[in-house]
Amino acid sequence: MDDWKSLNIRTEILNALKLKNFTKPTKIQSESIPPAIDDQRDILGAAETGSGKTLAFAIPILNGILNARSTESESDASDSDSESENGTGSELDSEPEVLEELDENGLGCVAVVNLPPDNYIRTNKKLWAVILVPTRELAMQVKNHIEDVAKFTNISIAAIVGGLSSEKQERILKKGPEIVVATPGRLWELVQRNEPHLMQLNKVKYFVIDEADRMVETAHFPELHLMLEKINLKKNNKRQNFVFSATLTMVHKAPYRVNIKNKKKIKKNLTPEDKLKSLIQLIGMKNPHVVNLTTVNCVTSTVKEMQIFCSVKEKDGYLYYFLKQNPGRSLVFCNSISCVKRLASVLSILKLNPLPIHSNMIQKQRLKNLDKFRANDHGLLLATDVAARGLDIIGVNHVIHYDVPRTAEIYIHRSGRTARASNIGLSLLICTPEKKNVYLNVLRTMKREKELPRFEVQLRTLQTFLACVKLAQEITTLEEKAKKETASTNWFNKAAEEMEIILDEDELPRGMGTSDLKKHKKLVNSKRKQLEMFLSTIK
Ligand SMILES: Nc1ncnc2c1ncn2[C@@H]1O[C@H](COP(=O)(O)OP(=O)(O)OP(=O)(O)O)[C@@H](O)[C@H]1O
Repeated sequence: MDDWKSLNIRTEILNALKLKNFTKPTKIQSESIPPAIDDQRDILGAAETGSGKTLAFAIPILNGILNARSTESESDASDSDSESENGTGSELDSEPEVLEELDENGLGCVAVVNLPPDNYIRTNKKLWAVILVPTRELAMQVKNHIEDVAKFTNISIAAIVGGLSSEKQERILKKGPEIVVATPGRLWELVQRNEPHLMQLNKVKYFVIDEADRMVETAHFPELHLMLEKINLKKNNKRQNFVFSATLTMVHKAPYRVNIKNKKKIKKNLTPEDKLKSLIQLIGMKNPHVVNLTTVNCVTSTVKEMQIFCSVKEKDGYLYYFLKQNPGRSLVFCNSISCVKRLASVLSILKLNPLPIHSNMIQKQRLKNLDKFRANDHGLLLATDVAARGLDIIGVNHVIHYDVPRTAEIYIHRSGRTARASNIGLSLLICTPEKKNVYLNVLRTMKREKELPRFEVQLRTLQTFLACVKLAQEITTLEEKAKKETASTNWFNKAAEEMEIILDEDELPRGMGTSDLKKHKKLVNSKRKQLEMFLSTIK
C-alpha cells in the first residue's frame, strides 16, 4: 500500500482500497491524484479503457470532502457560534431571483424577488460533487464504485438517472447526498423543477464530466450545455473540474470533399490540442493539469483484435460459429435497436439465451439483463452502443462488432469492454463489402497502417452452422408474420365485439384465416424439429 500512501490519501480511503485488494494505483491514478489533491488542480485525463479513470477523480473528491470536514469540525470546536460551512444557508443564492409571473390579464411580467420559490426548501447538507456520465447503467456503476471506496466514510452518494421514478429520486435527494452521479437529462429536469438540494449546483466544489468527448456532443446531450451555462454564469473559482475519457484527444480528418469544395477556406483539421482547448473553454476549466496516457494503438494492448470479412447473408452464421466455437462471456454490438431485436430472436431459437440491451427497453429490464450477464460466465449480451462506454464487467472474454462501428471512438470504447484492468480479451469485427470503407476509415483515424488480422474459420464446420442459422432465420420470419397476423385479427375481432358485430371468417382482414394460421404453425413446428436435429449434431 506504500504507493497509495505516498499520494497523500486519507486512512479511511486507504483502508477501503486495501479491502478491495487494490495494492497500488494505476498509472492514470498516480499521475492525476497528486496534482488534484496537493495543488487542487483541474484535471484533463485521457487513458485507455479499463485503466481506472473512475478512481482517478473519485479519490481526490472523497479525500477533499473528508479534509474539509475535518477542518470544519476543528473550527466548529473553536468557534461554536460561527455558521457551519456544511450548512448551505450563508452561501446559497444571496442574489435575487428573477421570476416570470402572469398578471391579471394573463400577460407575462417580470418580478424581481429576493425570496426563493415556494417549493424551495434548503437541505441542510452540502452538495459537494456532481459527476455527469452518458448512460444510466454507467451512473449506477460509478455510484457503486465510489461507494466501495467511501465505505469507511459517512459520505453518501446518489445516482440520479432517467427511466426510474423521478419522485423516488427526489426522495433520495431530500436526504442530501454529498455526491450526485447523474445523466444530464434527468438532472436538468430536476434542476428545472427547483429540487432543493440541486439548487446548490452552481456552488459545487467538484464537477466531473466522464466520457467527456461523447458528453459534449451537443446533439446528444443538449441539457449538459444548459447546465454548463448555468454553472458558469457566476464564476466559481473554488470549483475543481475533472474531465476524463479514453478518447479525449482523438481527432478526425476533415472529409476530402470539404477541402475541394471550399477551395479558398480549406477546412483545417482539428488537432488534439485544439480539441482539448475547446473542451477547457466549454467546461470553464482553469489551467488544467493534462494527463495524456493514450497510446499509439488507441485500444488497450491486452486486447487481441481480429476481423471476419463476409457477405451480409453470412453474418449471422459467422457470429453463431464464433459464439459456439469460443465459449465465454461475449458482448455483441449492433448499430441499431432493430438489429439487436432481430439477432435476439435468431440466437434465442439457436438456444444461446441472448440478453438484449437497448434504449427502447424499460430501465428495470436493462439493469436486470446486465445483472444476469454479469452473473453468467457464458453470458451473451446483445447491445446497441448504449453499452459501449464505461461499463465495467469483469470477465468479458469477447467483444464482437456485429456491425462495423461508425467511428473509431465507438470501436475503441466497444473493444474496451473486454481486457479490463490488465486482463486479456478478444475484439472481433465482422465486416461486409458494403462497410469496407467505414472499416478502413476507423483504422485510418487510429493511424493503423495494417488491416486487422483475419480470424480463421474451418469452412466445413462453418457450413453446418450456416445451415442452422438459415433455419433459425426462417423460423423467426414465420413467427414474426404469424404474430403480426394474429395481432391484426385480434384487433379486428375486438373492434367487432365492441360494436356487437358477428364476423364470418371471410370478413376478417385479408391475410391468414384460422386455417392458414394452423398450417403456418405446423410449418414452424416442422422447421423447429429440423433445427433440433441439426443442433444435436453441433457440440
Ligand atoms: N488501483 C487499482 N488496482 C486494481 N484494480 C483497479 C484499480 N483501480 C481501478 N481498478 C479496477 O479497474 C477496473 C476499471 O476501472 P474503471 O472502470 O475506472 O476504468 P476506466 O478507465 O474508467 O474505463 P473506461 O474508459 O472503459 O470507462 C475496475 O474494475 C476497477 O475496479
